[in-house]
Amino acid sequence: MAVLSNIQSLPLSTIAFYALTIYLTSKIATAVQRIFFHPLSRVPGPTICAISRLYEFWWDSLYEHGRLWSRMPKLHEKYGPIVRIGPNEVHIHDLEYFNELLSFRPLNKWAMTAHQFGISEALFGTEDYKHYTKKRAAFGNSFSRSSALKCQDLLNEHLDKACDIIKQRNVEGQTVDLAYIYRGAPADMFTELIFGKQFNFIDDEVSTRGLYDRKHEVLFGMFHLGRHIFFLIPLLLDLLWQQLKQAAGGPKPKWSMLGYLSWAKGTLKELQEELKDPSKTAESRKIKPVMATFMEANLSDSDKTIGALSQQGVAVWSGGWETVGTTVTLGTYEVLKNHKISDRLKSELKTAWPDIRQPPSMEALDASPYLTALIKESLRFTPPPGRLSRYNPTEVEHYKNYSFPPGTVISTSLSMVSRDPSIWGSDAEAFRPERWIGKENEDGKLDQWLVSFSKGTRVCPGLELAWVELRLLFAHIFRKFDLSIDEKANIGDDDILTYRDGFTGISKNWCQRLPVWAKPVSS
Ligand code: HEM
Repeated sequence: MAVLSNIQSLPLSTIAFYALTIYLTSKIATAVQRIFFHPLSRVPGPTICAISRLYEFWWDSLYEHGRLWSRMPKLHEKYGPIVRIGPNEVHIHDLEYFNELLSFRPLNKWAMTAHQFGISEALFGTEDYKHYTKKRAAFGNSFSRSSALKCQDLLNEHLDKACDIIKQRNVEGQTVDLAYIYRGAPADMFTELIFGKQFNFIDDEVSTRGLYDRKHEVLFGMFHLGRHIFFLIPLLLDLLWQQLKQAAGGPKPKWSMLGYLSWAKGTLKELQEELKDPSKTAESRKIKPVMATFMEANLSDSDKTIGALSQQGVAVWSGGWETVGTTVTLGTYEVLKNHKISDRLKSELKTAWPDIRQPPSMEALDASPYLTALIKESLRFTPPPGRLSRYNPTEVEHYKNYSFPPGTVISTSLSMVSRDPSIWGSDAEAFRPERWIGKENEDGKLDQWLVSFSKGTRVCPGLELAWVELRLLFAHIFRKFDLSIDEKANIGDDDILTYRDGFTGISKNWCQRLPVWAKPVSS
């Protein structure tokens, strides 16, 4: 009491001075502890990384958005295979250890990416290994190879509709942006697959583009800021920015991501009701909605609230089209830049799919080596660029002569493996589908390093579906049309290649664009 009354009698400026001194001293003490006495003290890296996460904040949010990933190779060049990139985080680029970290081990995920998107209830955001395994099992065999094959008809239907739009543009003497077609058709297919209803993205180009155009991030860098402060703050700033833009006369999409989220919530409520009355279920449906399978699984009530379910559904939905859209847009751009690739692909597709009035045969597409090589090379160029992070919650982890106490975050990058010259040779940066065929890939020695879907326990659950989508998207577009990039649109690498990390790759100009002239082939 006496101390308190003494403090109260001090002038405000003196109290502020003492408070600041105590604060700074504690910060300095923490910094000294982290640099000299922390279990990661011996790990090389920039000193600023040992003290704080300001380095990441600078490269991902302040200097330019989503660029830390491009610094990682430079840091490894300077410091070696292991670098301390945060007070409690190391990044390791070592192929042997890569396979050990991303194997079938009970490690937790450090789900920073999930927090930044505000989807910590979704599979993607579930940190704890046991909880994750249970949630993943709740999807049953929704994403198995046989289920993926069952989605063919659904995707062919949506792609036929997309092809009609392309034909119509040709009749009107207009170009069409394939980046939008490659998102719109899969997004429609996934809406039906996951929620059991149609949404018709493909009919509205402006609004569909709004889903993957990240230009609005320029000012507030929403996603990366969300890693450092409560994610809703950047989200709200972002909404404010969008409103201001629209008030200033910017385009007004008919719906937005938030609009879709609330639609998804409503649809899930209907689905929940429907499941209570089995006589109604799946009556008029071609395919059982994935979220119906998930709702029927044996999970805790907290995993089945409408909030948790809609995070779950929308996360899988966006995982299903955005990633694939990015990959196939990049692949198409590379094909259209190189006649040799384009001619070889088209001639192979003509053999695999002789009559375009009939749907393509997946067996024949599976057995098309050049198409497969093109997809692998496109995937190699489009892994999620940022780091994947794991931690062992209970045991010490070891790397060479380093030991990391439980809870230490250990990260690695698919993008570094995908361009490592020790695997891909001196032309690792060149887009060359031929590398996947013949001697260079003897005994699948390159296949083992196709890691765009990650590996091990948390390997992308949509891998099989992604392959079906990629084959069909390339097949429909290259078999049915003669294409050339619209020269007037000045499309370049900055519109297509991964430059920023937004979990999926984002181009330097924020939104992938690929306007083409598309002339339908007669047979
Ligand atoms: C080109 C296509 C795709 C690529 C490159 C890709 C890549 C990835 C990667 C790297 C991860 C993170 C895995 C990890 O943390 O280790 C992931 C997770 C995930 N992907 Fe995909 N993916 C693709 C397509 C799909 C599709 C079609 C679906 C739809 C079913 C999907 C659904 C998911 C889900 C739900 C997760 C979260 C799983 C988790 O956190 O463990 N992805 N994906």
